[in-house]
Amino acid sequence: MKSVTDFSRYHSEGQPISMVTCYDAWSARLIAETNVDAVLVGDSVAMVMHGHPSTVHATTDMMASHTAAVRRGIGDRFVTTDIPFPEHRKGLRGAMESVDTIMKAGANAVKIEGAQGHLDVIRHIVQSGVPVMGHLGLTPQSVNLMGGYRVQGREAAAAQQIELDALALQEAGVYALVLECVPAELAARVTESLSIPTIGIGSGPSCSGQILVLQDLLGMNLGFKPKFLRTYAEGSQNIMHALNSYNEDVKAGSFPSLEESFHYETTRKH
Ligand SMILES: Nc1nc(=O)c2c([nH]1)NC[C@@H]1CN(c3ccc(C(=O)N[C@@H](CCC(=O)O)C(=O)O)cc3)CN21
Ligand SMILES: CC(C)C(=O)C(=O)O
Ligand SMILES: [Mg+2]
Repeated sequence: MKSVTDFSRYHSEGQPISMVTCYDAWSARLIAETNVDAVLVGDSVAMVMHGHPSTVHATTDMMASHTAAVRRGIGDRFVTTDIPFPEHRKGLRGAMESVDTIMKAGANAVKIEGAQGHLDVIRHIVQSGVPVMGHLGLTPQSVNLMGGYRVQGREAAAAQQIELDALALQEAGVYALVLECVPAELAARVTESLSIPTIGIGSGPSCSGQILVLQDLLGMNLGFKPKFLRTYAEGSQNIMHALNSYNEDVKAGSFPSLEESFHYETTRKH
């Protein structure tokens, strides 16, 4: 995908949308060679790449730095970047400063968690010419309020609030909506009720698209295996095996070989 209009086009054509997170130029170059539709510079970067205990530790400068790196590697593919906690709760001016920094770093759009209390901010950002993606259900920036990473919307009242928030976000102008860790039946109902596409993570097969954290799907995130995750590679095992092989070769003196060394021009012929 190259533009925000591709989201509505895929959706109207009934074509599922595949997204992954991307934090750096190296993985961006790899993703750009694949058929994955679009990337998210997620604030999960604070946990996955910086080792913080939650996404609350992401900052606008952190998101901008990773967005710029992704842009250098991803070509013209569509990039959405998370607005980090609590920029969208600082009023229009505070929110716009974060949006400004992130868009100038190279994003095509921003994603904002939640709806209640900042629908006006989301509407203002869209009216400013910046596509906004919504995010409901498990909103990790609220981990301290939720008391952990739990499925959201299991009770009738919570499910109804998510359905109402989804409609309010669509009304505010979001181009797509992430549904994170809600029951599959609720995700299906929300998807059915909207004209914009839903992008699911841990929310079942009825969403209009799916997103996973790149390191999770590559099996590179040691010990992280929630129910919703399917791993498509043995990333950690492969990497650790390669590193141990390298270590062995160095200790055995078998790396580097003479062929992997530079020589005087005269000796190269012999
Ligand atoms: N690397 C990474 N991947 C993610 O998907 C991710 C992050 N980090 N950080 C922010 C949030 C946290 N996420 C999580 C973390 C744990 C569960 C989890 O353990 N879920 C339980 C279900 C618990 C319940 O039943 O309520 C599971 O078994 O899947 C879910 C989402 C998703 N997000
Ligand atoms: C998992 C996606 C939806 C996200 O918000 C992130 O990676 O930060
Ligand atoms: Mg996020």
